[in-house]
This record gives sequence, structure tokens and C-alpha cells, in this order.
Amino acid sequence: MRYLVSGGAGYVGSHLVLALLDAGHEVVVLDDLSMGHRAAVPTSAEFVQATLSDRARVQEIFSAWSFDAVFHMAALSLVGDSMKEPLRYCRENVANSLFLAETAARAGCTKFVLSSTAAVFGVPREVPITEEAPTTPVNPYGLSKLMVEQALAWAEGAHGLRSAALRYFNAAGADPAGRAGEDHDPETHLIPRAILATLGELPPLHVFGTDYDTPDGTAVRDYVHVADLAAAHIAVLPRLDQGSVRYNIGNGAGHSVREVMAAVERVAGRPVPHENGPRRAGDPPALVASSARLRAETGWTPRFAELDQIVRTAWDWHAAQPNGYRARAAA
Ligand SMILES: NC(=O)c1ccc[n+]([C@@H]2O[C@H](COP(=O)([O-])OP(=O)(O)OC[C@H]3O[C@@H](n4cnc5c(N)ncnc54)[C@H](O)[C@@H]3O)[C@@H](O)[C@H]2O)c1
Ligand SMILES: O=c1ccn([C@@H]2O[C@H](COP(=O)(O)OP(=O)(O)O[C@H]3O[C@H](CO)[C@H](O)[C@H](O)[C@H]3O)[C@@H](O)[C@H]2O)c(=O)[nH]1
Repeated sequence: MRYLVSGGAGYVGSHLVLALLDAGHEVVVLDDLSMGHRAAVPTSAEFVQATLSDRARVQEIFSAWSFDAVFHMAALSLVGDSMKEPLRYCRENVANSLFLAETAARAGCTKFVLSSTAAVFGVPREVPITEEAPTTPVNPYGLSKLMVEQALAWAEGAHGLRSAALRYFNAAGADPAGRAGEDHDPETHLIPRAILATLGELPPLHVFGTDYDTPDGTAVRDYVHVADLAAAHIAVLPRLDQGSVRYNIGNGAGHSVREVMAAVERVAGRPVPHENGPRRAGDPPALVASSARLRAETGWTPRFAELDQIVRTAWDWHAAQPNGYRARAAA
């Protein structure tokens, strides 16, 4: 099979590309490298450096190749930035996604997998969060993804485009073989920030909020290993033969910021330098997935379900290349 991965030079995308190549598929990566890294894309994948807002380039890609499915990961995805630039977030994420989906459908591609997010749920009334939970985003990032999900839901009847909306919870960890890892600039995610602070590569970690209504007062998230996330994408593809789907993807276990710091300390064998601070705007107190539907319908199950396993792969990646892909690019 041949697949297009938009955003395939990014964190989650690079791990999906590895999983697809490992399974023997052909992969074309479309990425503008605004956040991703050329060195994150294996040489056995085709690479097209282009932005999704360059409509002519996107159409050229569909003229040059035919695809069995599109995995659409390229997006603006920082909650904090989305609070500052809500219109840009909605415009970019919605317009680019819908143009890509429309172009795919016109080219005869009938399967479209959207990287959606737990942020579509806002502050949930109940955890774990099922696919039936109300979708009431509390930040423009979550709203932009929800708008794309809703538009795609109309595309099946009208254009025959079947879609999978995959609501990732918190992607974490690195390729267990060390081929890829997380490298954002700026890095905003908790686990890499805690690790890089411990390695002395970043200033002490700021704990965003210690007064949440959670067991230890810090916010709770569901950390899912990025290789398990990649495997879920492959597992859902056959479901699209029967129609569009949406799945929540997490481990089903919540961990607080303090628990994550404790896991980093166990793996690193030394304390995480940190300071307590105020809450970050747009952060819900607790997000934990029910992935029962995904497990039941696809047989997917996480291989790296323990927080320490997840942190260990991330630690190994950062300890081996504290400057991320820059060292690889220079090599
Ligand atoms: N990381 C997470 O925990 C998480 C959680 C939920 C959802 N998601 C979603 O998963 C997807 C991937 O997330 P990630 O953490 O890998 O992000 P990332 O920033 O590492 O990767 C996104 C990639 O898309 C590229 N890109 C961005 N805008 C583009 C454009 N207009 N044209 C072409 N390429 C463009 C970037 O260069 C980057 O390589 C995103 O859609 C994100 O919203 C991520
Ligand atoms: O330096 C930091 C960074 C994060 N946190 C806290 O750690 C938790 C996790 O924060 P991340 O930034 O790692 O992840 P988010 O939960 O904010 O966001 C991630 O998951 C969301 C859905 O759950 C979105 O999809 C988003 O794209 C993705 O980055 C949050 O409670 C946050 O407040 C800190 O205390 N200090």
C-alpha cells in the first residue's frame, strides 16, 4: 500500500512513518518543516517539503502518486498559542485539513485519518472519557480539530471519503529502537521538559498549577506511547472499509504532573529540578481516555502501558541526543 503522511517529519508523524515502513508500505511525507525535521524522515520514504496552504503543490502530489489512505497530522497544535491566536489556529487547521480532504476525495482516495485530540472534549464531566462524551472545547486548538471532525462527517455521504477521527490523549515516549523521538522548538510538553531539565538542557521545570481538584493537586493526563499511537493508526484502517469511525486513544490510566516527575526521577536516578507555579491557561484538570471501543473493535492494545516504560524510552532518546535532530542533521 502507499500512504501519504502530512506532518510526517513531526513527532507523532515520524513514528507513524517508521511503523508504516516497518510493515512494508510505501510512504510519501508532506511537511513544511515548520516544526518537524528532515532528519526525522527515513530515506526510504519519499519526502516533499511543502506547506498545506500551497494548494497547487498539494494537488501536484495527488497527481504524482495515488494513495490508499491519507494520514493527516500536519497542524498547529499548541494549546497556549491557540489561546493567543484563535483565528489563525482555526483558519490554518480547518482550511488546510478540508483542502487536503477535498483533494484526496477528488483524486479517488477514500480513506482519511485525522489526528484529532482529547482537547475536543474540553473539561470532561466524567473520566475516563468515551467517544460519546459531549464535545465542548475550552481552547481554539480543540475547537479547530472539532470543526474538521464535523466537516469530515459530511464527506462520506457526499464524496465517499471515509474518515477516522483519532482523538489522541498525550503522546509520549520515543521509538524503542532509538530511531526517532520528540524534538520540538520550543518544547512545551511535560515529559521532554522534565527530562531536559534533569539533563541540564533546560531550566527547572515549572509545575503548572498545584491547586487542581486532583489527588495531589497537579493536573492529570493519559500518556500513551507514541509507538502504540502509531500502531493504532494501522489497526483502524480496516475499519474504514465499513464506514467512518472515531476513537479515543490513550492508556486509560491518568498520571499527575508529580507522578510523571517521580517516574523521571526513578528512570534518571536523580531529582527533577522544578518550581511550582500557577496554572497554564486552557488546561483542563484531568483528561483520561476510555479506549475500550478501539480495543474491542480493532484488537489494539498498548505495548508500553506503564508510565516508567514510556519515560524510559523518552529518557534514552534525550540522553543519547540532548540536542535532538540537530546533531543528526550535522552528522
Ligand atoms: N503530541 C500530542 O500529544 C498530540 C496530542 C493530540 C493530538 N495531536 C495531534 O497530532 C498531530 C501531530 O502532533 P505532533 O506532536 O507530532 O506535532 P508536531 O508539531 O511535532 O508535528 C506536526 C508536523 O506538521 C508540520 N506542519 C505543520 N503545519 C504544516 C503545514 N501547514 N504544512 C505542512 N506541514 C506542516 C510540522 O513541520 C511538523 O513536522 C497534530 O495534528 C496534533 O494536533 C498531538
Ligand atoms: O512545563 C510544563 C509542561 C506541562 N505541564 C503540565 O503537564 C500536563 C501535560 O502538559 P503537556 O503540555 O505535555 O500536554 P497537554 O495536555 O497540554 O497537551 C497535549 O494533549 C492535549 C490533549 O490532551 C492536546 O492534544 C495537545 O496537542 C497535546 O500537546 C499539563 O497538565 C500541563 O499543565 C507542566 O506542569 N509543566
